Amino acid sequence: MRHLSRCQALQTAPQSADETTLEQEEVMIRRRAPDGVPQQPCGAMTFKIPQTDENKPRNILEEIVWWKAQELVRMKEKQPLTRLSMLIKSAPPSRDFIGALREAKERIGKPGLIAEVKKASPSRGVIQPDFDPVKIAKAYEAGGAACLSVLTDAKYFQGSFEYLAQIRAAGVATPLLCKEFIVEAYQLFKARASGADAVLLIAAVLPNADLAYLIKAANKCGLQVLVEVHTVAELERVLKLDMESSQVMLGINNRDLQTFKVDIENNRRIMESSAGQQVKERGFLMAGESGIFTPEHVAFVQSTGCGAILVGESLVKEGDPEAAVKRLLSLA
Ligand SMILES: O=P(O)(O)OC[C@@H](O)[C@@H](O)c1c[nH]c2ccccc12
Repeated sequence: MRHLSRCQALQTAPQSADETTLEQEEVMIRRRAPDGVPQQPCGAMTFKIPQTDENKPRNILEEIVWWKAQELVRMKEKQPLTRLSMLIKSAPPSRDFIGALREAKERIGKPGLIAEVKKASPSRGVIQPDFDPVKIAKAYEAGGAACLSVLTDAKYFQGSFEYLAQIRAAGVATPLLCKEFIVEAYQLFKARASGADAVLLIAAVLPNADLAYLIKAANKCGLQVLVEVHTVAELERVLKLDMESSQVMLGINNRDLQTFKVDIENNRRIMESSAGQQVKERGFLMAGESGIFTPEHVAFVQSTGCGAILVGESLVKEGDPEAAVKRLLSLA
C-alpha cells in the first residue's frame, strides 16, 4: 500500500523536493487505477489521469502496466496474499541466481547466460508455436545456460506463472528469473510461490522509491533482483539507490520497451558512460539483454563490460534449443 500511495503522489501531486520532481520526469510510464476511472477517491489520496490524451496509454509499456492493475485485482481475488505467504513458508529454499551467473562466467570465460522461455511477444507475435516450456527449459540447462528466465505475463507474452512452477517441479536446477511487469509486492509473493529465485524490476516503470521498497521486499522473501534500465538517465537514477547490501544485479535492455526497437549499440553507450563506469567500480554484475543472436553479439556485449546476457528469441525459435545454446556460447 505504501509504495502505491507514493506512486500516485508522483503522478498527481508533485512535491517541492527536487528529487521527487526529477524522478517524476524520468519515469515515463504513468500508473492508473485498476478500473481506469480518471478520478477516483482512494483514502487520503486521489487518483488523477490527465484528460488531454483521451485517457489512452501512450505506448505498449504503459498499456501493459495499466493492464497489470486490472489483472492484479482478479489475481488477488483468486489467490489472496495470505494464501501466497503460507505457500512461501513451506517452499523449498531459493537458489543463488547472481552467483550462478558469476560462476558460469568464471568457468567458461563468457558472460553467464540467462536463457529465456518465451512463447511470444508483442513485437514478434508467436516466436515458437510448438511451445513446451519444460522441454525448452531442460534443453537450455543441458546446453549450458547458467540461469533461465520465464515469461509469466499471459496477455502480451503468452506466458504463465504455471510455467515457472512446472519448470521448477520438473527438477530443473538452474535458478529461475520471473519475467513479469512488477508493480507491487503481491507479484513478488506470487513469483516466489511459483518457484522463482529472482525477479525483474523495470526502471522505466518504477520510480526509485518503489524500486527501493520492492528490492527490500523481494530480498526478504528470498528473491534476488535484476533491475533493468534502457537509458543512461535511468542507470544514473538507479545508481542513487543504496544497493550495496542487497542481492541485486543490473541489466541493460537493448530493446526500447516503449517502441520495441532493438539497438545493441545501446549496450556500449551505457557502459561507456560515467554511470557505466560506476557500475564496474561498485562491482555490480551487469547483463546485456535483447537482440543477441550470434557469438559475435555475445563477444560485443562482453567487450562492453557485461558479465551476463539475457537471450530469448534467437534460442527459443530453434527446433533444438540445446544446440542453439551451445552454438551461441561457442561450446559445441
Ligand atoms: O528475445 P530477445 O530479443 O533475446 O530478448 C530477451 C529479453 O531481453 C526480453 O524478452 C526482455 C527484456 N526485458 C524485458 C521486459 C519485459 C519483457 C521482456 C523483456
